[in-house]
Amino acid sequence: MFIVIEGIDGTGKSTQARLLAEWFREQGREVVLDFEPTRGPHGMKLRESFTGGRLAPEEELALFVADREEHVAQVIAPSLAAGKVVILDRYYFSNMAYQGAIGFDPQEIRDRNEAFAPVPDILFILDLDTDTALARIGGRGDETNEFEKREDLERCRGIFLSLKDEPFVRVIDASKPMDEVQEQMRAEAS
Ligand SMILES: Nc1ncnc2c1ncn2[C@@H]1O[C@H](COP(=O)(O)OP(=O)(O)OP(=O)(O)O)[C@@H](O)[C@H]1O
Ligand SMILES: Cc1cn([C@H]2C[C@H](O)[C@@H](COP(=O)(O)O)O2)c(=O)[nH]c1=O
Repeated sequence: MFIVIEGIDGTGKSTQARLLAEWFREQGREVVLDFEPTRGPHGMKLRESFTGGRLAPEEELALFVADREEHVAQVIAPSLAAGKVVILDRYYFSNMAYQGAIGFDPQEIRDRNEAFAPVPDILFILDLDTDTALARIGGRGDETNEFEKREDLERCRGIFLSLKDEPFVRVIDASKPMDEVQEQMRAEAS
């Protein structure tokens, strides 16, 4: 089973991904819990740009796609082929949202990624208003970074929600308490 969790920064993706992985493991399933950008060479160059200043848009997009090509080849595809549950904290839908928010065509980004990246069985979109999301980032003790500008996050949220009618998409109200969000996700993944 291939599950992806998406949403703007601060919506609770990492929190819910960990809880969902725990639930599958309690059922005896082998789980690969991972995230994008990865900690590979392309992903690390991107992570440096979060605080060091964003790369040129074309280079940024190319690096996210290159990072994902390696991720699919080295982790995602082999894990799915081995019958494991793969849970991702971000995938190519973040590519559509965040690079779409700075001017690229989200559909073109989707087509470019789906040429090599498998579509998930379930895409959970954790939806939350931007102000609350930014407050949670602050509450976590983090400074906001180059990718967390309010206006960009508003556009990201809109692009995520533009996927709401896809058959594999489940939009989750991330303003609810953590346990209620997780309960809804477990019900959808059952
Ligand atoms: N449902 C919730 N209600 C209130 N606080 C929450 C909820 N879910 C997560 N949080 C808190 O909000 C903060 C952000 O959560 P988390 O790091 O899981 O979000 P994220 O979507 O992974 O963020 P990022 O994309 O920036 O990594 C954390 O302090 C977390 O404890
Ligand atoms: C996969 C992917 C991610 N991003 C952005 C979105 C976030 O601001 C950061 C990742 O931060 P996190 O706290 O580790 O979740 O990267 C992007 O712009 N494009 C993508 O394809």
